[in-house]
Amino acid sequence: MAEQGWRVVVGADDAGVQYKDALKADLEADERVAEVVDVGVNGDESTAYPHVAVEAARRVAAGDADRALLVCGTGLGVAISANKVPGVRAVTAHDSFSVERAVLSNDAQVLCFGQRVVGLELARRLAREWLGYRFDASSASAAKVDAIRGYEDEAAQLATQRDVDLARCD
Ligand SMILES: O=C(CO)[C@H](O)COP(=O)(O)O
Repeated sequence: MAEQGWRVVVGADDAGVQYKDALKADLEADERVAEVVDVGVNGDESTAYPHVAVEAARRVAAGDADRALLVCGTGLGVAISANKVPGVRAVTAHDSFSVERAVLSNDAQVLCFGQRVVGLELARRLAREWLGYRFDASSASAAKVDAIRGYEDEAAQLATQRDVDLARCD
């Protein structure tokens, strides 16, 4: 968390917009939150969930936000999409223990909810709890998160090598 409080991005598709708006209002009223940025959708807009999720995740990866809270119908599509952004760890969690471990075990910066899966009051409670957790880089979980980063680096290196090999073939 930044000294001044969490900087949080919120986003949703049309199946999650009501929850996103309610959670955004909660975040804006929370003294632990310094900034809330809404990447949509708003009103009757209908942008497919991958675009919203990747936009939010890129802001986290770039360091423009600490965390993102994303909502779609199930919470699954936004998580899958956000996880395509290097450096981002996104999870779908609809229970208190998973929300806690998403931060303390996995150092996940992105939490995803399904508006068609979880009740609004539970989602609001889970989002409040989420703000109370901070990953401990000196914990035993840190080496495991580093292992995730290692596989991500390996995949990036393989992709670079493949591009080099393809360029040689041209
Ligand atoms: O839940 C969703 C994706 O995981 C999304 O809100 C709806 O997707 P659809 O079932 O493909 O319309």
